[in-house]
Amino acid sequence: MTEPLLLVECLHKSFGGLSATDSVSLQVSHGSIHAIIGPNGAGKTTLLSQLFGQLRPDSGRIVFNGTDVTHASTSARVRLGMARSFQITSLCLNLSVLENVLLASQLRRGGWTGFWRRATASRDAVEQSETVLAQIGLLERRRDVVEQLSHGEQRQLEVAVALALDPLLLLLDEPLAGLGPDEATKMIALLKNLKGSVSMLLIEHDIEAVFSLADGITVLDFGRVIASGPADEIRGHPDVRKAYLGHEEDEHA
Ligand SMILES: Nc1ncnc2c1ncn2[C@@H]1O[C@H](COP(=O)(O)OP(=O)(O)OP(=O)(O)O)[C@@H](O)[C@H]1O
Repeated sequence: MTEPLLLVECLHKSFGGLSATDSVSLQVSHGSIHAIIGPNGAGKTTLLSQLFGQLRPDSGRIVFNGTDVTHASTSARVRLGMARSFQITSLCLNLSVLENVLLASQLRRGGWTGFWRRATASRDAVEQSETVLAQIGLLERRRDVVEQLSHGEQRQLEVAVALALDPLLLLLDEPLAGLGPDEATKMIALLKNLKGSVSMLLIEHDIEAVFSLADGITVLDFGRVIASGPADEIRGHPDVRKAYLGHEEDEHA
């Protein structure tokens, strides 16, 4: 059997007496989109932060692309091919669209040293950044200062910045949060477009978007996995229908 890109086993994290992540196990296969859903406070963000090395699990194991990263730093995980796009804007608003992507691209190429001297002059870095901007639909805006972009375009740029790290796995924290219907539709199309070139693990509250995007879904409640599997299976799961889709099981009997 092919090894999954991400393997999470029995991950546990408590805050005082509260189990925010309670024995969570899941797998993300190469080339797939996997979604984590669940009500507010279910432990989705806590899980993502442990996967990216920003929070240390109390116990359990995280294996990424064959390497045990349970105790690895965030920067080590980035070097191994993980990137995270944040729900809260983390862009340099007074730099151009291209400069924001170049910053990330430069990190991938060996750190910050000499960025201002070399990165803007490096043809490779500019070409790679422009390819990413084209993928994400922002090439036309590359010279604009970020604060001139709409909220939806800024969210697209956050994804582009994460992609500039050339990840194997992109962790997305509520990619549709705060987007209007048109912007959300655009973001869903962009993420679908990326499928195949990068694997994704996303947290998202918009259930219909999740079902249209995800191959696999893990449902959390009070830190525990209540269901996990292919999207079609999860859509039909009685607990999920009841809790998230507003259907009682017998309504459709
Ligand atoms: N640093 C912390 N200290 C104490 N408790 C925390 C901390 N971070 C999260 N929690 C608690 O852990 C639980 C899970 O929180 P988490 O933010 O992971 O949930 P979530 O599913 O991402 O929620 P939401 O959908 O509202 O973002 C919540 O009860 C939260 O209050």
